[in-house]
Amino acid sequence: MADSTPSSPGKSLPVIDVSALVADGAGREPVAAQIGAACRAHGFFYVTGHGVDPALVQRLEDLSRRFFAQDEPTKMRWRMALGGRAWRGYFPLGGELTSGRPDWKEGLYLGTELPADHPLVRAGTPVHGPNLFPDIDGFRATVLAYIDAVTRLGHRLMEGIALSLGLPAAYFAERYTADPLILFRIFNYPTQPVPEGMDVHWGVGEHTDYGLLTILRQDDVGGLQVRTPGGWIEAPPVAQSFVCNIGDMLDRMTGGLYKSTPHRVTRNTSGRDRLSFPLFFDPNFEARVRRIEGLDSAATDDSAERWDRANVHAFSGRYGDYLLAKVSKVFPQLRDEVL
Ligand SMILES: O=C(O)CCC(=O)C(=O)O
Ligand SMILES: [Fe+2]
Repeated sequence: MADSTPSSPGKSLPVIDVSALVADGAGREPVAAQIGAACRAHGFFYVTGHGVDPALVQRLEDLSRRFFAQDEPTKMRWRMALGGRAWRGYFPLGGELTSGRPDWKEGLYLGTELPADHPLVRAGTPVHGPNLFPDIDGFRATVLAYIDAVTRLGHRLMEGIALSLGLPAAYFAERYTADPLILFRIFNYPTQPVPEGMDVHWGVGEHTDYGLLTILRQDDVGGLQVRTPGGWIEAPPVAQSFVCNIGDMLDRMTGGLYKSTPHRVTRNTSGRDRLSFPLFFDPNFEARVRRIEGLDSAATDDSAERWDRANVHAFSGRYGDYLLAKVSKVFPQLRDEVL
């Protein structure tokens, strides 16, 4: 297949030092300009100088390795079926589909921790609720501290994105993300081979993300690839960084000026398991997503080129409805139980 080999070894994604943006003072504009250029060119960029404590990230990685090292019956004690509408818990290898095919990964679905008596949870709002934390010492506190730290970074990055579009820094916070929907996943891409006869091609098949901004930590194994107009390129590990990419809602809001760029993860044959930690910084579940006025963009229907053949510009409604329509394709068995 012509498109399955990453080309253009000389091409790489930009690495942006966002410390001035995180400090929230002078010097934000040049950082915002770099983010804007990256969003227009690739929809993907790395951030350094992000202020997230490296010791926290290391702790999360160590605890995650301990979780996945357990046998499957043990991990299934936290299976997603037990998370109900909150959509939380463990899914085993091959348990998640992209474009109808199983991905070669296992993972833990997490998100903002809401108690069972929170009004949104009592009202049965999907993807809101308590997490299913494995009973490993420190796991819960570490995950919650990590979600908190990376969510704070998400707010700063969205301010940078707003400035890069010529909007007030608080544009997104005022309309969509004062109370963002935060979903967080921990994935393990095992190095073990796929059994004979299974229809598995990728760690994660080609897709775009659904919301505003994905902030991803990956370990040092590699395998993430990004589709550019010139072909697929690698997004290799960069020490102490996060990989950021734009989701469908920012594509929708900007009329395609900032594209939600397709990406995928190759099957892991490195000899070591690969861990990745995507945090999805998304509009509030109830937010109605609208086009930003005054941008120089055409909102062209690009559904023919998209992995899901969908026209994001035709979407109108609550972000939650967009998300649920997507998620139910990824976990068909849960859709039947939960929705
Ligand atoms: O594991 C990765 O590097 C990417 C995961 C991803 O694309 C996703 O969860 O949306
Ligand atoms: Fe993704």
